[in-house]
Amino acid sequence: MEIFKRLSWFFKQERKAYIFGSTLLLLVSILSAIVPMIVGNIIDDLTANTLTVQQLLFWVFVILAIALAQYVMRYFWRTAIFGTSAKLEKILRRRLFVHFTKMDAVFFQEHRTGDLMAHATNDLTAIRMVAGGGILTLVDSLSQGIITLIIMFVVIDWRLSLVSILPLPLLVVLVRFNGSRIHHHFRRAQEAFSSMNDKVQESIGGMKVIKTFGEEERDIDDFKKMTANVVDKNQAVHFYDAIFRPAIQMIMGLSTVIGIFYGGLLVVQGEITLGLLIAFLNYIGSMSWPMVAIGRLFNILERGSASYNRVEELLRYKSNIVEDPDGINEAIDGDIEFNVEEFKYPNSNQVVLSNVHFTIKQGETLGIVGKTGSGKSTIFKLLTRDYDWYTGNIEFNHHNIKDYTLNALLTNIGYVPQDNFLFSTTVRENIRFGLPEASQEEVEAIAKVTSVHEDIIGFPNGYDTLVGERGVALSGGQKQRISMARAMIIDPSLLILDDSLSAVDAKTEEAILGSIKETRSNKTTIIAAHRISSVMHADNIIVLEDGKIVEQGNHQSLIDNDGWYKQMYEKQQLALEIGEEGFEHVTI
Ligand SMILES: Nc1ncnc2c1ncn2[C@@H]1O[C@H](COP(=O)(O)OP(=O)(O)OP(=O)(O)O)[C@@H](O)[C@H]1O
Repeated sequence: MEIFKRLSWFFKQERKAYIFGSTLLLLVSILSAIVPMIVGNIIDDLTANTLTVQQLLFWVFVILAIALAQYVMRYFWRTAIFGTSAKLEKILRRRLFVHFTKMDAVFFQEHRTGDLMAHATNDLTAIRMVAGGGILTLVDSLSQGIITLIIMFVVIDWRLSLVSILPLPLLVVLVRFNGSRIHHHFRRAQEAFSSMNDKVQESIGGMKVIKTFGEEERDIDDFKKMTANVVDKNQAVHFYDAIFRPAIQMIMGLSTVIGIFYGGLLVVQGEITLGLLIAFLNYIGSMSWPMVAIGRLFNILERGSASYNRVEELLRYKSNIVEDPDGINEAIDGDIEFNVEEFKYPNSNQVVLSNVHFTIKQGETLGIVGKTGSGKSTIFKLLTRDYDWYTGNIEFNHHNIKDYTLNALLTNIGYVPQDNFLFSTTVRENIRFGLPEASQEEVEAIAKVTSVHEDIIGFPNGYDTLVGERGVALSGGQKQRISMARAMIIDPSLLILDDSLSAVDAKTEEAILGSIKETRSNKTTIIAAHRISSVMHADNIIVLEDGKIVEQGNHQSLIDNDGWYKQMYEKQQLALEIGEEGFEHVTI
């Protein structure tokens, strides 16, 4: 019942619909209680031989009218109660989604996608059931139960009623015994379902790898085990459900037997009429719904409450990235001062960046090279405030980046991530994602800058071609160039290319870098790459090794330095002369 209290904010907000629906439910219960009395009356009149055809027709008409009225009322209470409960699901789903969009990298690292999907589907459905089926069973079982008991005790015979309902408290014991078990197993079933969701997602995402390694059989086996686990866990829920429901029928049967025996004696002794006994047996029968409803209500509330706990727990999660609500909220242009003494990822002891200091004057280009895992992407994660807890200080236009609102900071940064995520929509919408009002001309102009326009017009539907999961398959290089166009269309003050040219050939790379230089005069660019040719024209280049800057300077000074940079440059030049294939083997 406590879940009703926790959802009271919603019931208050929607009280009109709930009052309307509950009133109709009450009226339906009253009408239902009238029918057995009518049947009892007809039987008494029949046994007394006093029933005329006219009277019979009248009663038949009354019963039909009751059925019709119930039909109409049932229609309205359903739309009032179930329709309103769907609103609760909508509100919570929106809250959850907005919350997800505000979460930091740690949140998504700690919560598996499958879990989050299960919360956004199963859990919200279970909560909606409280506001729909839960309210229905509560109001209906109470109104029908109380009305029926009143008629049985007051109108028919209190002694008969008291004896007949003696087995009913057993139901309460049964409900208490079963409830916690169902709750426990439901939780486990939910967890198993989440894991299975994760598995499906991972397998589909990694299908290519699975096939390349010929591991389909093992993957199918793993999946079979997980589905078997889901079935097992759900069977436990159904097992306790299955104990519960037939037990209700048995207890109700016991009440009916007592009613027939004791009621039969009372009829023989002339204490009640046969019609009243038949009406009474009808009422005992109609007590079964309130009892079943109690069991169902209990389950609905248990499940809803567990789900609400999980959803609230998610909603309580506070992003570690704290935004200053009064932060600077304006376009940012200016120098970048990056001074990080030390940074470790959460839950890790490895120092990933150590004494990384560099300055980028507005309009300059910084190149970052270094072996894989040397910390290049981490620098970008700090610049875009994925992580805040480092010792040191990062400034953009002479203000700490934490002094800006997240929106101001991020809308001034065009970031092309390493994994080139594209949305399942058209090429055009992907490119103008950050500037939805951009015209076709603007979209084409930026696609030309990133040398992808020619590719796009060669697609079956040009800029209207669908990409992503349901669209055409793009090459890695095409994805990279579309992602670059998406980042550049907003003309950001700072453009970050995180290994964004790795899948394009040397000639295209040169063309793209040339166009970027041309179109981005007075704007800052950072390019992280494995290929020296991607960064060699930068104003300043840093070489990272294990999170430390080991060399720094422009191309010529780094060549003069005769260190790792020069070695890599020469190796890559040599490979270029041999041909592109040889090149692959000497990228960093
Ligand atoms: N979320 C994370 N949690 C813990 N450690 C991480 C996380 N992300 C990266 N690391 C570690 O931080 C180090 C630097 O990683 P980073 O991605 O910055 O390297 P990189 O130079 O960009 O590599 P690459 O060239 O392969 O992209 C690596 O040792 C990596 O294992």
